[in-house]
Amino acid sequence: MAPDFEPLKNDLILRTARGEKVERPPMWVMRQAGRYLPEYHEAKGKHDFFECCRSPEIASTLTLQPIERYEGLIDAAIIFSDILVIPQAMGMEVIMVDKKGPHFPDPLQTPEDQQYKEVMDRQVDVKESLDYVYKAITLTRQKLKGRVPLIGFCGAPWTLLSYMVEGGGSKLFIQVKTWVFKYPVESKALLQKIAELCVEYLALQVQAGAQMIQVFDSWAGELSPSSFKSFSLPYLQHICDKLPRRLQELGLERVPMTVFAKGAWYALDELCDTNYDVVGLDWLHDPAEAYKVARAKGKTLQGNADPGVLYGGKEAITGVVKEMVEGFGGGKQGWIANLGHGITPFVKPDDLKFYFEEIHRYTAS
Ligand SMILES: Cc1c2[nH]c(c1CCC(=O)O)Cc1[nH]c(c(CCC(=O)O)c1C)Cc1[nH]c(c(CCC(=O)O)c1C)Cc1[nH]c(c(C)c1CCC(=O)O)C2
Repeated sequence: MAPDFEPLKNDLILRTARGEKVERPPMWVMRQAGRYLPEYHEAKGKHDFFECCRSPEIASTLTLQPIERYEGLIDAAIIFSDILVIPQAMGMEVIMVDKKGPHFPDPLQTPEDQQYKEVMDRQVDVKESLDYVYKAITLTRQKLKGRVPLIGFCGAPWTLLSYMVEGGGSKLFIQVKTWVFKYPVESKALLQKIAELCVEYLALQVQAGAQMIQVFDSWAGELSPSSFKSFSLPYLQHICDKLPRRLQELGLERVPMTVFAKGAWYALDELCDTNYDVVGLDWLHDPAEAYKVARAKGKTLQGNADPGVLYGGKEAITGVVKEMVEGFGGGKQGWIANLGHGITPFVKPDDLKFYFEEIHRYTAS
C-alpha cells in the first residue's frame, strides 16, 4: 500500500511539468544536496558515500538541507542517492573514491565473458535490493510535510552501460564504444535489461512517495545522432512508455517524467516527441531556439545555465538569468528553472541563492 502523507503546499513544478500556465517558474538544481554545502560535509561526516545512500535517516537529512537553506526559493527536493545503485543491484561492486568519483573494481569485460552471461541471466530483484531507497523516499516525504514535491530518479541505460564497462568516468569511452560497435546485439540485450529494471525501480520509488521522476543520461553526448538513435533513445522511450502502465498496475497515478540527455542537443526534436513531460537541457542549447521547438510540441523544458556561471559573480549570474527568462517565454509556462548540469563543488551557497533570487525577480508579475 502507498503510505499517506501531508497534502502538498507547493505543487508549482507538477503544474508546470503538466504544461499549465503558472504564476512563476519553479526552481531547483541538479545535485542540490552536495559538496558545495558546508552542512552536507558536516552531516556526511566520516560516512562513506554509499553508506549515506543506504541510511534513510542520513539520505533524508541530506535531501532536506537545500530545502531548508533555500526555503521559499526552491520548489522541489530530489532524493539523495546515486544512479549507480542499479549496477549494484545487478550484482556489481561500485565504490566511491574520495575526490575521484565512482569506481567499479571489476567492470564488464566483453560479452564473450562468463561475467556477461551471469549479469544477463541473473534475476535482479530491485524491490528487495533497493529497499533502502524506497524507505529513504518515504521518510523524506514525511519530513518534507508537503513543503515541496519529491523527485525520484534513475540513470539511463546508455549511461549505466558506460559505467558498467568503463569501470568509472572516462575521457575516451574506448570500452563502451567497443561494446556497442563491435557487439551491438549483446549490448542492446543488456541495455534492454537495464531499461526494464529502471521501469520497476522508478515505479517502486513512486509507490514509496516520489511525486515526479527524472532519467539522467549524462553520457548521451558521447554518441553521434545516429548512434544515439540506436543505443540510447529506444531505451529512454521504453522507460517513459512502460512506466505509466506499470504505475497503473500498481494502482498508482501517473507522475510527471523528465528526461535529461546531456550533450544530445541534436535530439531535441526526438526527445520532445517522446512521452516524457519535461525535457532537460544543458547549456549547449540557446533557450529561445529550444523553447520554440518544445512549445510547438507542448513540452516543458528544464535548465539550462552553465553551472560555471555561478563562479562568475553577480553580473554574470544576472546576465544568464535574463537570457533564460527571455528565451523561455517569460517563465509563465513550459519552463522549470535549473542549471544545465549538476551544481559543482566550491560554488558559494549564497551565489546559488542569488541565482534563484534573480530568476524570481525577473519573473515576478
Ligand atoms: C553521472 C551521475 C552519477 N550520479 C548521478 C549522475 C547523473 C547526474 C550527473 O550527470 O551529474 C546522479 C546523482 N548523484 C547524486 C544525486 C543526488 C541528488 C541531488 O542532489 O541531485 C543525483 C541525482 C548525489 C551524489 N553523487 C556523488 C556525490 C558526491 C559524493 C561526495 O564526494 O560526497 C553526490 C552528492 C558522487 C558521484 N556519482 C556519480 C559521479 C560521477 C560522482 C562523482 C562526481 C561528483 O562528485 O560529482 C555518478
